[in-house]
Amino acid sequence: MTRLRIIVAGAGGRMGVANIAAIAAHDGVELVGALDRSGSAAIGKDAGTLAGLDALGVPVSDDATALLDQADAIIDFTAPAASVALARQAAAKGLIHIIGTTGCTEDDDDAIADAGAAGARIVKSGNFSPGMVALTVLVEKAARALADYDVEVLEMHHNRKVDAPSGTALMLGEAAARGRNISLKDNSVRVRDGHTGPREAGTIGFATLRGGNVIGDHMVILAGQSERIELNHRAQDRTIYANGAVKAALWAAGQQPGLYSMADVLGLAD
Ligand SMILES: NC(=O)C1=CN([C@@H]2O[C@H](COP(=O)(O)OP(=O)(O)OC[C@H]3O[C@@H](n4cnc5c(N)ncnc54)[C@H](OP(=O)(O)O)[C@@H]3O)[C@@H](O)[C@H]2O)C=CC1
Ligand SMILES: O=C(O)C1=N[C@H](C(=O)O)C[C@H](O)C1
Repeated sequence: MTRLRIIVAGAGGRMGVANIAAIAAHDGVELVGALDRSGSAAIGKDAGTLAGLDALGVPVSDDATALLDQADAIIDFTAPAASVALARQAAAKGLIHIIGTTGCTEDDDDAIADAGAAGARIVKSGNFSPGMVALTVLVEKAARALADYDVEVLEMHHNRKVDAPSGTALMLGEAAARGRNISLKDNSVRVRDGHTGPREAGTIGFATLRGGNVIGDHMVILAGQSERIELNHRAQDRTIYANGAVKAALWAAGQQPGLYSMADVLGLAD
């Protein structure tokens, strides 16, 4: 059977090494290239060694154009500008592009959708853990059933994380907003400080904590009169995201060009 040829972008990063290890551990896929930013300390190192495995004979490079010609798919957990640039290259070459990068602006997301329309098969998700995607389904249902409860989304991550709220917190907020038939953009409260006045009914609040090496904790609270429901997810290992990304790449191989979510991959989309 032909194996899906995958390039890992951001190979020297926390998720990069997890993605390299997940590809090495899966049947049906092979690592054919590893990319990182020009000037990164990872350039020239063997991808397997970086991931704590035996050497794979795949040196980390900063030359995306040369590597993409030998690949079917890119697994990309990097930074918004890098993901937009790679999406455009994936569209030009008809590649699968799995995007885990968070912190994208609306313009970034529009550019990524355009790349899907122009020939890339993109799966983008703020969280590739199947457990988290299942949680978004529960949050949507709970927000619909408890229509007058206050919804708050709380997240905690390690002290190296650069974007807030997390991509996952925003996914959970979107799920609650879908349950209420409202737009998250028009109803979210991302920051509270000073004399805020009472909580405005119907809004979806966010709280962000950062510290230590926390991989990713998320809680959605639905607070009513005399009771509070707390829906929790705690990531214990980045393998959950990396395995999800490999699963998404294999799934995308059977799809038409376009922009898909992890809910599509798992058959949980509406
Ligand atoms: N969707 C999901 O399931 C998950 C998403 N994430 C997201 O993935 C992203 C990466 O997270 P994490 O691995 O912790 O971060 P890291 O900072 O550890 O890794 C990011 C990597 O991308 C590299 N990079 C930056 N710019 C470029 C570029 N232009 N071209 C190629 N590589 C580049 C960085 O290089 P350098 O260090 O040299 O700058 C680094 O190696 C974040 O947006 C995070 O929120 C994380 C976990 C799960
Ligand atoms: O940066 C991280 O680490 C993570 N980022 C994603 C996010 O922003 O939600 C996913 C996960 O929570 C870890």
